[in-house]
Amino acid sequence: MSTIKASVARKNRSAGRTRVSNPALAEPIRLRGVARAVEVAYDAADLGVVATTTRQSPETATMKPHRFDELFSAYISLASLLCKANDASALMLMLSGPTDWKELRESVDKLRIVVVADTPQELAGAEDAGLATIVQNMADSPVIEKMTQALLTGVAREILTPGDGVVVVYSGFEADVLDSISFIRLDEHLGRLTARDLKQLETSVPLETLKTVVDLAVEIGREGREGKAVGTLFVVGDTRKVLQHCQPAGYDPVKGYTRPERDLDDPRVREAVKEIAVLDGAFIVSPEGIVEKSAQLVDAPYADLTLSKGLGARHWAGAAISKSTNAIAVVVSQSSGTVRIFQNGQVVLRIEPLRQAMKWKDFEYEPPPADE
Ligand SMILES: Nc1ncnc2c1ncn2[C@@H]1O[C@H](COP(=O)(O)OP(=O)(O)OP(=O)(O)O)[C@@H](O)[C@H]1O
Repeated sequence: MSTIKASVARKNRSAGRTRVSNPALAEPIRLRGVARAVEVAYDAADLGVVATTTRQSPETATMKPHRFDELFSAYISLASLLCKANDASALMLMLSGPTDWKELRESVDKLRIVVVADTPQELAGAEDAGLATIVQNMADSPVIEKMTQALLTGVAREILTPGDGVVVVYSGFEADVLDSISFIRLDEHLGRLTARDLKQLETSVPLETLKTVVDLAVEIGREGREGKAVGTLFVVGDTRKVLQHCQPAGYDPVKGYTRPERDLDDPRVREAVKEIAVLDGAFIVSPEGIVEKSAQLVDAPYADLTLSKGLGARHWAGAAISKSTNAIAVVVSQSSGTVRIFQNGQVVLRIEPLRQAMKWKDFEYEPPPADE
């Protein structure tokens, strides 16, 4: 794999891998090669909650309603006990079909309940019963990826806050049967994702340098400077070649400083970078994390590049330099605070400004502007 541009689902997909959770752990234990998915079909009519027709649409054909029986109820009770014990504010259910939403709502006092499924049909009626819903079309993905994506979507849609503890009930062992419960601290989980996803970039830029720059970029996007939003561009790695595409945009504030005085490992240097970020131009960072130059105009060819709609000159410059060299470009958008990481001309990771919630995303592409 030369670049990472697909969703987490594609990267981590592993057929036949089944997982079972230990509620005491933040992340489920992974077991390889355990039981193949067993399909358990319930009679929807028994539930009294689903309107059935004799001819099912493709969406409803795969729907597996969850009977609100003793076992289901026991899992919900256990999960709400676990919420209480851990001060978790939300209970998330990964479902493969509808259940008795009203009964579910009434069986859990005060907790926020979030129900997650692959199609809107599977969650029909849930919102009317006061439940938050997340629909994600990830039927073929392993449950842990679905869960992670659901948590990220929950944060992005402000159903969950990054400081939340969340108890998740899901089918970890057998498909369509709720059999597993996990307790997840969102801030820890989302923080780990940054390191995990960066680790998967196949690049000559050391992970530590990349992580330092990305963390700094996220802080700049989130904090801005003196109440004002700040955008900037970091070009990391392949320094010699990158510098061939650079020219000063104006006065370079790092010029004349010693190497240790430009080392991003030093928190004082990172603070100085936040100040300089308000100026026009890019930071050129070596693989060792030294700021070689700042306030640089980056000029690389745009040919064969496509970018999401609405991204302007800074993002095009980042995309172009990452295509022409082996550098990674980290772009902070002034308008949104979003951090995009470019490799080989494409966005490989997007980090939203709300803490460290990040989202892999399929991007809408459009050709470069005609005058470039
Ligand atoms: N080639 C470049 N190299 C370095 N910096 C650039 C380059 N082009 C633009 N910039 C910087 O980006 C700033 C914003 O430009 P523009 O609004 O077109 O970018 P954008 O991609 O829409 O980013 P933002 O979301 O931050 O507005 C410019 O003021 C300039 O500082």
